[in-house]
Amino acid sequence: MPCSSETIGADVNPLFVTVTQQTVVNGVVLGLVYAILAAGFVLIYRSTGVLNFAQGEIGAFGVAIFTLLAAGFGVPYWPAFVLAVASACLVGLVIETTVVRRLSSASKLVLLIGTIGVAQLLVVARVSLPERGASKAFPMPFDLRWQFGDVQIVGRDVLILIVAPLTILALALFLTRTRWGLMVRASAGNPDTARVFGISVKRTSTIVWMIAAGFAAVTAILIAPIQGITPGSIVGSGAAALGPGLMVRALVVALIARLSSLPMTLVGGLLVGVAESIARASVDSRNGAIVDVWLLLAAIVLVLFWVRGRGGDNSFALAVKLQSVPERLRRVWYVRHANLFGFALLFALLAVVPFVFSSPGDTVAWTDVLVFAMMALPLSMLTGWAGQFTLGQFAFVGLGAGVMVMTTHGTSFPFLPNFGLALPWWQAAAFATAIGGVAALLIGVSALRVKGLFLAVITLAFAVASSTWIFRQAWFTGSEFENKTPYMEGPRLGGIDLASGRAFYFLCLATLAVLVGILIRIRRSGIGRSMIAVSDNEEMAAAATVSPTRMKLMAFGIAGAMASLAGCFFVTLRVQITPSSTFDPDGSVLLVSTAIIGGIGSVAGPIVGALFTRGLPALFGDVQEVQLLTSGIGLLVLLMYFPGGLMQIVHGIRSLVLGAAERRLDREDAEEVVAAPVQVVEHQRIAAPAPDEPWLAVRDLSVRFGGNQAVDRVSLEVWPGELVGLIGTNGAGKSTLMNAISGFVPSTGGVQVLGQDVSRLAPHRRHRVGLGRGFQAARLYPNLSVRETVLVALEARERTDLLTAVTGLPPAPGRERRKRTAADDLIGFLGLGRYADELTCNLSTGTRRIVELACLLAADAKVLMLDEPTGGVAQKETEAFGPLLRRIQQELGAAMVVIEHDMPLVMSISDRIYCLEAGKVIACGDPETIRNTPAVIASYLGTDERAIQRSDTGVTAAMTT
Ligand SMILES: Nc1ncnc2c1ncn2[C@@H]1O[C@H](COP(=O)(O)OP(=O)(O)OP(=O)(O)O)[C@@H](O)[C@H]1O
Repeated sequence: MPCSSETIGADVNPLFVTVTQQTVVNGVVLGLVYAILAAGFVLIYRSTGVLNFAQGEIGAFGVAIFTLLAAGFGVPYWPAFVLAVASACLVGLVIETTVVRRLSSASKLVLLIGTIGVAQLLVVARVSLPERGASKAFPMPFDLRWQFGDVQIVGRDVLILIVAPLTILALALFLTRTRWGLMVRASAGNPDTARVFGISVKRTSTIVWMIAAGFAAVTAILIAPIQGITPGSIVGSGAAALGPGLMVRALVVALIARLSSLPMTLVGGLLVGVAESIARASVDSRNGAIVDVWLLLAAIVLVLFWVRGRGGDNSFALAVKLQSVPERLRRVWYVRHANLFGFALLFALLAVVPFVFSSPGDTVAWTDVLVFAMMALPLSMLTGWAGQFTLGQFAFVGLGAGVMVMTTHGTSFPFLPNFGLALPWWQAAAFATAIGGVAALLIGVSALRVKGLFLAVITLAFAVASSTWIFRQAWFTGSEFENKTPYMEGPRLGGIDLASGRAFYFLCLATLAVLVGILIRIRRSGIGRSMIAVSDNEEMAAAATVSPTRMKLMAFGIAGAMASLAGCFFVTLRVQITPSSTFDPDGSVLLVSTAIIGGIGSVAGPIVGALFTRGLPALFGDVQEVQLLTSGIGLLVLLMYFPGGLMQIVHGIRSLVLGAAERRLDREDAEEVVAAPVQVVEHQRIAAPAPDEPWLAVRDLSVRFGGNQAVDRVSLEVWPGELVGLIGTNGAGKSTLMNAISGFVPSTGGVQVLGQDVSRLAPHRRHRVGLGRGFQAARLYPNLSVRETVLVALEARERTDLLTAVTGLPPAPGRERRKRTAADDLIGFLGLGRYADELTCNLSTGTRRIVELACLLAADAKVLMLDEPTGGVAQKETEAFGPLLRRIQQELGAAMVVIEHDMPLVMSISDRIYCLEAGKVIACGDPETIRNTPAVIASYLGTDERAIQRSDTGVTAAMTT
């Protein structure tokens, strides 16, 4: 815990909030500590977008140097302070130049795990420092004890009250008033633009790491006396310097500051510090850890209502960018069955393990490897596919374990009726799995608003609250007075005892195989594709009628359920556990590291990771070389060479195999041309309403961004079969209008699609009614192939459901077959055959635009909205787009709205045109009318004489063809 009850004047009062002056002063001191810690996180986050897990250890290293100098060598306080801070800055410099730079192009998640490796390296450095002055007290510059009425302030408080605000002020001044500070802010805000202006982003990153490291040392030296650290405990001791509890508090403060504002870290720190101090003084001291539960709730509330929509970059997603096996290569038998062979080999090896290593100790150790693999496995789906980063996975394991023990022993749970039933192992495991899934769903709700780092804060807060409070409750340990759970009985099947060594090993192996099978099925189905789509491009997925909410919650629920199931095996293997210490937050970090070492995002990855981190010690014993390899240092080196994890090696072999298969197929055969189908939209998903009403009707739609009225009371109509152009100068509000119609930005006014009012519907629901949407950047889903991208759009026609996708029961196989045929038809229709198995991130903009059109056809919408469909396309190709758009409109029998800057194109294809200026419609009519409207000429065409001429020639050309 960050503070002892002694720090806070604990007037115990279980019923009322206790606010004494001493409580407030203690809260302020505590709050300042949180604020400076949070400022360190904010600084690194702003410059590198990563949560620096090494922050605490850098600080601890600084404290160790400080105590060595001040207590060991008798250096006076302030010179020792300066030298310690300088040595921490040096550490920051080394970390930045050796680790951060090297991993800068890798995912932020890899960098985050890299900082964990650095932290462990620093522990080694710290414990190897000489133990001089170990028996002395922690050095202080002055020793005082002031009494103001009831309030007592001691030296360490005064030090914090003075130094902490000064440090934050100095940092704020540095960032706002100095040239270096400006450069740091510029490169943090937009590295590419900063580079254009000649700012060296690398150098500024080095400066930030050095400052943050110095900051960590200042913080740690200030808070060390509060934490009760002595020279003897910091040097030569490997104990964690910045516990997860303190980290969560600093992160909640960082949330209040929205991870950007330094003055707000000060305000946030004081808020959290004083609130915690008052809360602790007001509850029974034995129940003080409930503050961690309140922190979790505070973090959830902050994320839902304060930082919502921010931190939305997807840099924490870590899907393996692996090209899918080309469909035609599947004709080669060894390509078709490559995955099966791989897993068969892996499980065959695991099956012989208990016969090769047959001692009871070995069997337990290898069973542990399997259980560990089960725990890490779902992270490939949750983080790798769905892009949801979690630091709370181990808490769900703990939850499953606890529920398992309690249900097998018949203990009652809060809020549930007590049937006094002691369930058999199997039923209890099913119950625990369900509870884990439900709890994960609840935590996952906060994932609906945020991604990346903010989500990490919530899940870490959950992990801390679980280990400090939830796992200590009587309904978890069996009794108010016990920390340990009662003995756990193993499972029996029929008359067979499965609890014994080898039988239990095989039970775990079979369960792991089932979980692997489930994940493979999910990945190959519309569910897995949709998860990746939502993670890659949430708006486009919603436009493809996929519900981002459903996908995220599903990923959380499945991962939580699997973790809890693994918890049942964990506790059965251990027989008895102390949940609060066993399921600590560090375990979750270890699970993420394990999945990353193996290769997060591939199903086999976490198993390979578990074999590395747990299997190597089981194989070679806990010898020093293995310890080094599986520690943070080994992890760091491994990540530097294989940022995609150990599976990168397997993927390399896979490429060789695919290459061999490619050569084997005869060339003629390979370039076989598939005849394009005449019609690709066979059935009409949406029944068209009467032709005498507009299919899209927008009434008085307005969108405001702060003080900017981007769209101002716009009304427009699009009739059946009509193609309407939307033009206007840059920033006129065209894309915002389209986004408001799609439901991606909040707006006022009404939107009707096919006669139905959709103004209050979520984006994916609007698109289900019959809207289709193309986007300006045509980014698509970088981690999906062209075929998979079209398959996601085909979800609009037939939605995949989880149960049949996982079990493979009808109608799933037929549905998947139909979709694959439809996808192939669409790909052939648009001439995309060559790219079908290519990842969309490898395609040219023009080809991506065609893929987008394929998706529109797949979604089978009735009202199509395209935002600059020719943007980024070469002029020569642009000319082909007009007829193509018309063809697609006819194919779908749709109404169409097209934003276009290419005047000849828009004039030639549009039946009517709306012209926007400053968010308002300034003209509406057929192309001829628009071309002759003075307001349009002044606003748009009038800006460039050549544009007018091109527009004329374009229209003339269009009319003559
Ligand atoms: N998310 C946002 N937050 C704040 N302001 C925004 C946002 N999106 C757009 N704007 C502002 O709204 C106005 C309209 O922008 P919009 O992108 O809709 O114009 P546009 O007509 O599509 O321009 P372009 O042709 O360049 O794409 C601009 O002033 C823009 O800066």
